[in-house]
Amino acid sequence: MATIHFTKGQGTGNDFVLYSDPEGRQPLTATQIAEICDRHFGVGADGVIRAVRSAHLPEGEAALAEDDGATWFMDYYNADGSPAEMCGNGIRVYVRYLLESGLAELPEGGTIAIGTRSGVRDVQRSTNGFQVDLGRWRLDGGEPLVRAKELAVARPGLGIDMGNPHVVVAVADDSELDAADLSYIPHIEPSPEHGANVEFVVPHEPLVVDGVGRIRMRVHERGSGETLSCGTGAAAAALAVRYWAGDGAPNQWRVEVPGGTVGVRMFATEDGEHVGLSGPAALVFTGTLDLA
Ligand SMILES: N[C@@H](CCC[C@H](N)C(=O)O)C(=O)O
Repeated sequence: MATIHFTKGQGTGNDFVLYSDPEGRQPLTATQIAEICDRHFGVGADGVIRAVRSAHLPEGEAALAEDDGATWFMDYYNADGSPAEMCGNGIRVYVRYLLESGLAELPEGGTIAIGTRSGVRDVQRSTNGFQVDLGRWRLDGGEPLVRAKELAVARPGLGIDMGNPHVVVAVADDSELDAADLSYIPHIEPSPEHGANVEFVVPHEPLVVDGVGRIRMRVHERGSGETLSCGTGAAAAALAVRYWAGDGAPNQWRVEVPGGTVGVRMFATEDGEHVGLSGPAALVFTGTLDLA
């Protein structure tokens, strides 16, 4: 029977099972991933991250070819076993895992490039843990109508591509946000071809303090259900609220999620505007799994 040695990690309560498979010899099936992520019969997690060298994964070829060549690839899967392009909380936890396992080094002030299905992402240390350049973003998918159970009416969302798909929906106030039942997949009309992560947001009152925008968010993640946090979702939510707020809205945001707080920053680069995400990343425990 094959075994894997795993580490459980979390970033603002978005939790992952990580394991190391440098040569790409121990991929898991979707069924195995779903069993591991099951909170009653398995370890319990929002997703599984396999640490594999880019050289040993077909998707890794592009990651190695980019300028800053990413040695390590974040092979990310949702709790239902489906692969995802990117995970903003997961990549911070992944870097913590690489460093603490001795698989990679990150000198103070340095940057580590990580391959993902949405391209190479650069990660640095930050005062609150790690910060990642999530790259370019774009409006995508228009303004579909979204309805979560318990929300009185369907509301217009805003489709945002962060490398993975998001639809952001503004709700009226904190009580409406608290009442939304996100144990059901929110209904989106028209339905996005590849599904979407759906973020429900409420702006704080006042929205901006000391130049920093502040919002509260809950999320239903594609392939994982409601989670305590979603990093790419927090970035999409901040981008949507800035878009709705119009001229003069800040480029720096503090996003409160059920599992804590993350920072989002929009900044100009030679190839267009990028979004940065910062937040904590912790390793919680290790264990061994016997795979049937
Ligand atoms: N929790 C992640 C996003 C994980 C992938 C997502 N569920 C998808 O299918 O796109 C984050 O922190 O960004």
